[in-house]
Amino acid sequence: MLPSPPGPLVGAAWRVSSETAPLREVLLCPPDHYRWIPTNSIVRRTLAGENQSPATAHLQAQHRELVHAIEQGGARVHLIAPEPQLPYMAYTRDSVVVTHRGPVLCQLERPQRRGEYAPLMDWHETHGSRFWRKSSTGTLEGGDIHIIRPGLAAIGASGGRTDHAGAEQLAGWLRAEGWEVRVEDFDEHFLHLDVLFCMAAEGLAVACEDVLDPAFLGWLRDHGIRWIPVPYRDAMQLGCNILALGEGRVVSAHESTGLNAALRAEGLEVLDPALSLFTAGGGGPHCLTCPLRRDD
Ligand SMILES: NC(=O)NCCC[C@H](N)C(=O)O
Repeated sequence: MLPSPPGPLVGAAWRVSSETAPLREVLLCPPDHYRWIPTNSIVRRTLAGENQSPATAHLQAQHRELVHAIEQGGARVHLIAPEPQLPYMAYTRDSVVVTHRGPVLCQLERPQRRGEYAPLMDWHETHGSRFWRKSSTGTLEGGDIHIIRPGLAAIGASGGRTDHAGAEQLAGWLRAEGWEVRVEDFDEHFLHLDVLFCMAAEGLAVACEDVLDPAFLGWLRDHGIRWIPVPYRDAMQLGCNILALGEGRVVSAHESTGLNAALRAEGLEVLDPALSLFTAGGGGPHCLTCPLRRDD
């Protein structure tokens, strides 16, 4: 079935029909109150080695590099004001995901992050955008949601962050629009599906073959998507966690040297800000960004 045509626009025209279409506007949050707290296996490993969170000035410098890379890639960056009680607000991917019909409010699982819904709702209201849907059962986090292309999506359901109830609710809303949606189980050790898989460009993904179910890889192949393999060790340093800008550009962490070389070998322009302080907390360029508007 073909996806249904776009509905009437309400408020700000935040629309994303594909993770690889040219990115025009994106929401980030400065890391002024960021610190490492033990919410996932990656940051727990970091904290086991270093018990001090990085200095705010260092975090801000890396975050500014990310903002510059995205602007250099042609997108407009909006910044939401960080709140002191929400250290992980910088990972704007997780609390809201923008679809072809507009923003969907997610339902974060970790108590330390649940409050993020409030500033995000206020921000969208201030910018005249109405939520298309609000997650209201189970849990749903944006890092598990992949709008692969118009009419095709994958939602990770590890049970740790996004659970089956939350994933199936969003899947149902998209399926009612004529979309094909795959709900993909994986182990919660890996936090979000975007730690293991991200789109780089139309028809090209990056994927941790060591971990992903062969059935998922087969499903990608059947839908005409090939991938650059990323080894387990690199994936756990957020080596798969990239942001496609469209028009042959991609943002990938400077530290992901092997992947960046492979992306360049594919003919992509790689913008590579240093992001080690954020990847040590469990999130890279994909997690630190919430695309608001991409071209159709
Ligand atoms: N989409 C993502 O993978 N987001 C990263 C979130 C990391 C954050 N430290 C968390 O545990 O929620």
